[in-house]
Amino acid sequence: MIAVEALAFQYSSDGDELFRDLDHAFTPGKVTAVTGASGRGKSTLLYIMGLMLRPTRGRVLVDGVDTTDHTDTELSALRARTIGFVFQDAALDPTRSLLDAVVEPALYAGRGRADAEPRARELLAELGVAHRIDGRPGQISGGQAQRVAVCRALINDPRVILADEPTGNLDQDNSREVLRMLRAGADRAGVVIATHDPFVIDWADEVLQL
Ligand SMILES: Nc1ncnc2c1ncn2[C@@H]1O[C@H](COP(=O)(O)OP(=O)(O)OP(=O)(O)O)[C@@H](O)[C@H]1O
Repeated sequence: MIAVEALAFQYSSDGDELFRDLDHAFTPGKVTAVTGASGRGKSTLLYIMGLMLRPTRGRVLVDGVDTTDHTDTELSALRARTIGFVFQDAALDPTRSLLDAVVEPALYAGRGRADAEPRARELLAELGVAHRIDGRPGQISGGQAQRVAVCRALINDPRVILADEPTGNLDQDNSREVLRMLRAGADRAGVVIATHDPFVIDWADEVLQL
């Protein structure tokens, strides 16, 4: 799982410093809600934990390994192997099929398409969108797209699942379904959700307030 130590981040040298010496060890098998007022850095923390941004100060440990001196290539490889990321508003590529969207992270992790496709079909079937598997994200609802984004994050059985406002624009039924899938993911992984949603904060096992 991921731990952050003495973490601080600035987007630019004259910008505000976010976090200021944040220390936190996230718990495997648990769902942690990261919350706090708008602009406090919830999304930024997820990007740092997802190894997409490097901290300005402090360090990120993945399963006890300090990532500070990793090259960008090493960070990408570690991310592909260990982390599933659900971007805000699903952020699916509108030009690619749903099946391709779910298979893609497996290819980044060095798996073959033939290896990943059966699991991708299984995940999509669970969602009830299997009949649209060759369709594009524009042909399904926003709620279904968000659930496809969760399938994408689960395809490699990651050790860590990071989800940025996954219930942000969803109605109650879709929110419940997304949370059910993330909770199932927490069987084997730690799940960290950046959120304002009081229902999610209440439902999480742990809360980190920024
Ligand atoms: N790419 C960027 N360049 C410069 N500043 C940025 C960038 N992305 C975010 N910021 C700023 O960094 C701060 C933290 O942003 P972030 O999106 O992480 O906050 P948040 O807590 O997730 O907010 P929200 O709840 O509104 O989504 C904000 O002040 C934001 O304007």
